[in-house]
Amino acid sequence: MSTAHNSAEKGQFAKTVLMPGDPLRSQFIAETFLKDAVLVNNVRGIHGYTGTYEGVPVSVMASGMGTPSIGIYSHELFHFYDVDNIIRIGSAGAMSPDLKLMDVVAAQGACTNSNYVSQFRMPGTFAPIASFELLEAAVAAAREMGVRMPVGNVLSSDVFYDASNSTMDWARMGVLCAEMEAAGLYCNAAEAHKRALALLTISDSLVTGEELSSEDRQTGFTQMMRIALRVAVEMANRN
Ligand SMILES: O=P(O)(O)O[C@H]1O[C@H](CO)[C@@H](O)[C@H]1O
Ligand SMILES: O=c1cc[nH]c(=O)[nH]1
Repeated sequence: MSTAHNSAEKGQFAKTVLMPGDPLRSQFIAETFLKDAVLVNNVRGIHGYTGTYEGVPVSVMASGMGTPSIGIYSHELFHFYDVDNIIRIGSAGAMSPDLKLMDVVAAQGACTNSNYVSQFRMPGTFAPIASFELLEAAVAAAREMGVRMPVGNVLSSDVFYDASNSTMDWARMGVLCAEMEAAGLYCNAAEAHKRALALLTISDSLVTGEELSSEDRQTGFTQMMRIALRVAVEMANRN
């Protein structure tokens, strides 16, 4: 069984999939953290691997950039590959002056300017939120590791280059940072009755203009990766 976007057979993905936007971040995680990692999908160079971490099966596959892209991959993983948990491990631009480069944020909720949500035909505004189980496990893991991890609302924007220059408006409502996929992922998880969480590392600041290099974004986010891996182990141990 394969799809137009995924050449893996059913059963080749673990119950928990870590999902960075960047395929090279996916490869880095597989090579750095997973034992016996096998490439199970590389359609469009998206780099999906399954291996083990602390003896537990874990997969990692990239989402590409933006809601339409994570919408495809997460839909297929939830509906066609029996995946239960997707943990996005992404980068984000800080909108809060309290966030510094390399800080890790957990996206409890994801505001969006995307029209993706409209396909679900709710008679009002759907609030895309993280799975409480995954969020609670991530908070516990971060505490154990001594990592400060603010938890709150983020913005999933359809635009990286914002001609309306309005991204920072969301900061007035306490939105912590901007990225491009969490809301779409949370909607897909809700529709599939599965679990999702987005962990984000601050790669740049819309407040100060500072930014990390593309190399740092590929390989420098190890604290966030370790938190996500601990959540994967915790979820496997609960089953
Ligand atoms: O680093 P990733 O996971 O790709 O996440 C962020 O980086 C990309 C933009 O540079 C968007 O995908 C955004 O959400
Ligand atoms: O979507 C994103 C990702 C990183 N930094 C931003 O400013 N926006």
